[in-house]
Amino acid sequence: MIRFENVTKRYPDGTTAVDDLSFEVREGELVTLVGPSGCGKTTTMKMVNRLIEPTAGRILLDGEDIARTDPVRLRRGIGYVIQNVGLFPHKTVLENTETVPHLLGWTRAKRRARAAELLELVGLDPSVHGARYPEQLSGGQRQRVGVARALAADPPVLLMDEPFGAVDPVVRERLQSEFLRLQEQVRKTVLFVTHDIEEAVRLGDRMAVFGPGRIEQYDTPATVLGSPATPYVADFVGSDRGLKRLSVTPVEAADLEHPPVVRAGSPAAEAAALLAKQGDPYAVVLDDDGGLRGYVAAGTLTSGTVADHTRRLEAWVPVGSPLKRAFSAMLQHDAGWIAVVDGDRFAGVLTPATLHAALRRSVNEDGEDGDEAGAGQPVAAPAGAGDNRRTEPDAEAS
Ligand SMILES: Nc1ncnc2c1ncn2[C@@H]1O[C@H](COP(=O)(O)OP(=O)(O)OP(=O)(O)O)[C@@H](O)[C@H]1O
Repeated sequence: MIRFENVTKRYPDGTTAVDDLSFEVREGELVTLVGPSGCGKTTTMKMVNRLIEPTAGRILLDGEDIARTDPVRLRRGIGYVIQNVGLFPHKTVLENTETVPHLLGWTRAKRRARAAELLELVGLDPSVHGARYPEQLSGGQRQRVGVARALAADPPVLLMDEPFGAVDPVVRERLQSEFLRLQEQVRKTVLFVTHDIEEAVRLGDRMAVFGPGRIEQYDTPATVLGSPATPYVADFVGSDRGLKRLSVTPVEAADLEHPPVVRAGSPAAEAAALLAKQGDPYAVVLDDDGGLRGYVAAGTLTSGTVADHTRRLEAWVPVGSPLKRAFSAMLQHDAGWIAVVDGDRFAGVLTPATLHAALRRSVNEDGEDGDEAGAGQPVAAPAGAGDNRRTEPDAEAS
């Protein structure tokens, strides 16, 4: 979709900002350009919408050399979001969002409808925020308007230059989550510049790690974190990349443990006998239709049915969620294990020990020694890590 072929940019003062760069971004892919300040990320991005012209090489968009495309026409097919957004201060939120449809000559009714639709898509209520001016919005809301405006004419390509750089970390994380959700719906081809490695890992389908004027590594976040191609990349991604990997390694069925499972309607005594026989401290309780109901602890199953003693689960995660989500749910609920579901079905449980094993597996799959990748260090409290099925899932259980 976007293809850089031996692109070099030398500024008139002799600075080589980008040196013989070649890489390709596939359609519908979100690629993050990450690296320290001054290494050429913004220059690379601005050459795509011809705000900067390369000194040598060419850039193809859908197979066409952009040097042969009229810049104005080119830019109409490319949404552009920058830090601090650059909203027009004298225009309302709706008017700002309509900017490109307006340039394209859409009727007022059509542009209004589109702007309102987009504001909703980015989580703003057009009837509340639409008539406001940018200064009457929070920083996070302004960034959302920036994204809505960039998407207004439904361009196939989005360029985003540190779009969430100016907001505090909490808002930033929320904007990232919202943007990921949005991208699932709109599937744009996105080039996203950031100097924040966490952001690059979280958002990117692939990430291009920049050194001065060139790409040091271009691969999926999991591979970059697990197998940094050069000492420069290893240094840049940092020594805690084993932990960062948690965000990009999914929970898989093979990672799960399988504690005893009992039905809610079964006699409590039957479940107690099962737990005693197997020496397990708890069992997962399912409805008659297989849905996850909760858990029962051994020793509490005195009379009646399993349902009478079932405790609610505070949290569970779907198969395929990042390990980080499972880990933070464990920490949040002070739990020794977390249930994993596959659709409506209970799939098994993840414990700190299996989580660690999953992390190690993902590092090894990249053909790298687990210890060097940082995954050999404990990722969860080692206490009880080898014996987690003996740990209660939350404080309430003890
Ligand atoms: N107009 C210009 N004239 C001369 N040199 C420039 C110009 N614009 C950028 N540069 C230089 O080109 C190099 C790359 O700059 P660029 O803005 O692309 O880096 P970046 O990786 O996006 O940095 P940052 O993260 O700080 O935005 C830097 O050394 C910068 O000083």
